[in-house]
Amino acid sequence: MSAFVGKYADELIKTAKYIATPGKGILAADESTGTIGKRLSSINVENIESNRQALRELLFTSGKALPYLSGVILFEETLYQKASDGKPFVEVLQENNIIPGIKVDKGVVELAGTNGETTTQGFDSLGARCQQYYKAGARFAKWRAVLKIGPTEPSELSIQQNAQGLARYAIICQENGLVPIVEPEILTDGSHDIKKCAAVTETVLAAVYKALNDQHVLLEGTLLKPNMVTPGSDSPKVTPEVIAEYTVTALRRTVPPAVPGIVFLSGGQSEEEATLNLNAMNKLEVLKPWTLSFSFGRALQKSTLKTWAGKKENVEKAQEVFLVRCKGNSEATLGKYTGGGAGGLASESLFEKGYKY
Ligand SMILES: O=P(O)(O)OC[C@H]1O[C@](O)(COP(=O)(O)O)[C@@H](O)[C@@H]1O
Repeated sequence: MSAFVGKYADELIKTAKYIATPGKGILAADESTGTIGKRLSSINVENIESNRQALRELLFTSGKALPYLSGVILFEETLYQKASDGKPFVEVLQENNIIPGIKVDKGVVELAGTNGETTTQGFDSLGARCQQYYKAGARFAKWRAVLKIGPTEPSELSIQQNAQGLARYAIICQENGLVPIVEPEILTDGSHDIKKCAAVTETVLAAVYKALNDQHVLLEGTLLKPNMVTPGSDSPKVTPEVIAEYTVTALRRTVPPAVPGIVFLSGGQSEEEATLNLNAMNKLEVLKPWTLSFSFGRALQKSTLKTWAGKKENVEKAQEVFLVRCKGNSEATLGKYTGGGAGGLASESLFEKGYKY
């Protein structure tokens, strides 16, 4: 048997296909409590539940921005939260044809004997948690594996452990009705050139798809969330066209056409950079058997967060800023983004060296 065909197979395929609809993408609003704390402290807002709820409400009730989204990834706390009118966030999203998703990993721990490489935790009662999340309305999940580029990194151990982990997570999700987003993030830290990033990305993705096949994962019911192929953060920048060329080449060499969509992470790029890079990829005239879209966290929220600054009176203005990013990224999925909607805020780099999520 190659792919596992459980009772959810048709639904998984339909869900993944819908999320990958051209013109739409994913808002990654699944920051764990620690990560959202860092985002909130950047605007001097305390990391308490009411403030986390207020930020998420601002995003999920951004009326005009919502048609550009097909999915939103939530943290467990948010999955069970309500808008201030009492309506569960899950319903708010569903009413706008947005599929709720859920982060199911529990962060990373160091792999002993490596130079700071990591593996992702979260297998304890994962199947049972997926069942509960499905009941609560989630239809897809996310698990983030993190790899880094160094003189001897990523090590074979890290590549194998993370590929196996992603594959095991993916099949558990599928057995319980959730479309797994497979996220092997290769960090941009380092002084390597774009060719090195391309080579590592290809090696990692090849290992991930071998592991997914070994675990009988139904690729049609999955999505990939990769890094874009870029030079290291300490190397000179290159144009979006060059990034597009290298990224699409790496993906064409490793990601089977059965995968309906590839939704990039933004990984510390500025909002404008991330949108321009996505746009350049969609403009490339080569065969792309999957849709190329976004699953941005920071690159969708940064200028919105700054504009909001934790104040009720800024909510409307912040939602307008969010609309600009969502619309721009939607256009980028069609290769039709002309740029410029960014203003000053959206061009600020979001990269932090050695950033710990
Ligand atoms: O450390 P955490 O809380 O898991 O968060 C990692 C974040 O990285 C992402 O996977 C990608 O986000 P970016 O687009 O900001 O790189 C988000 O989905 C998630 O919120």
